[in-house]
Amino acid sequence: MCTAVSFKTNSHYFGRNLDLELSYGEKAVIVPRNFVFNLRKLPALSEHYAMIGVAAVFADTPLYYDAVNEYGLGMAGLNFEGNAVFREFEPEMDNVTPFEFIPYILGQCKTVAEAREMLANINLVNEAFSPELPLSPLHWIISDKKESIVVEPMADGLKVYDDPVGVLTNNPTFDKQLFTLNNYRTLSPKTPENTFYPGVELDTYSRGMGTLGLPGDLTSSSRFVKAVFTKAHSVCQPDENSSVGQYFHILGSVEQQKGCCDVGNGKYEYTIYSDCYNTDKGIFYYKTYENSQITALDMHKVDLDGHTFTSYDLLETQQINYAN
Ligand SMILES: C[C@H](CCC(=O)NCCS(=O)(=O)O)[C@H]1CC[C@H]2[C@@H]3[C@H](O)C[C@@H]4C[C@H](O)CC[C@]4(C)[C@H]3C[C@H](O)[C@]12C
Repeated sequence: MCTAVSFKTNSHYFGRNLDLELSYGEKAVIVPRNFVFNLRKLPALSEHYAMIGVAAVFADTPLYYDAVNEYGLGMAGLNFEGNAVFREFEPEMDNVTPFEFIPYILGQCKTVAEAREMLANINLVNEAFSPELPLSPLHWIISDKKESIVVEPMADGLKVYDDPVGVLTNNPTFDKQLFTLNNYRTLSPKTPENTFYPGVELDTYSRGMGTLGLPGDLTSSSRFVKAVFTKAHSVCQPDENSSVGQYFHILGSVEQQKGCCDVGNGKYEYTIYSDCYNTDKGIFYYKTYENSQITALDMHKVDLDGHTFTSYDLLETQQINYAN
């Protein structure tokens, strides 16, 4: 399970929890403008926008999970098992493999509006990176400071939804996720009036009674509702430290602790990393399951006109500040 969130204070923030039971050795990777992305079905992308994000690197190729480009466009891939369909090659269309999709969009689009135009001619083609790395059943959220969309590869083509809440998790399809929110329209951060039985004394024995019924389980539809509610009512100072801190608290509302989601063979799905991009500044912040300290990387500190990418291991050792 995974959760991605777009969030605004003085800056725009974008990121996700990556929930899984295994790691592909993912790293933080900065790709400069002149790194050549060789595409399987289209001419190579040899000049493009620079990007920073989390990727597994195989055969000298960054395979991005989530990233942001130098113009503040963000994109993340989340599991969409049982729904995602990648199609046969279509000669009339721009055939992009799923593992090329993030750099293809972020390399060429500055905004969601531009991405939407490009999507109109994209066919996500059913070609895997390698036999060892088969096709991943994903759907994607694409966000800028103005809006978010969700892209779902279905049997009858790519569906593009407006995402008015700026959140994505996993199944079911995005239209159903949005519909589920109807069931929670009475929830509130405020203590509710007794409309259940006016005149009968019903005690407000606890704070937070307006949130009674807000799901707390780990299913993707419950995480969707919880993350949307938490984001919608989030209050924080607009400066960078408060915003980044608050962003991680929003993701924290749906994080997965090891042990709670048994996927068999002694393995548990858990939040491997949480990240938060300041998309205006090109700064990538992250925490890992093992290391609660926030680490930051600024894409503008490397030569963005270079030809080779720079990768950084995610820091996974706990950093404890002993105060005495
Ligand atoms: C599984 C990851 C998404 C996490 C997620 O949504 N979990 C929810 C699981 S569930 O619904 O609750 O079952 C996705 C996100 C990005 C994916 C990776 C990226 O697409 C990059 C390559 C692509 C290759 O085709 C496969 C390996 C891979 C390295 C992918 C492995 C895996 O599918 C990743 C890591």
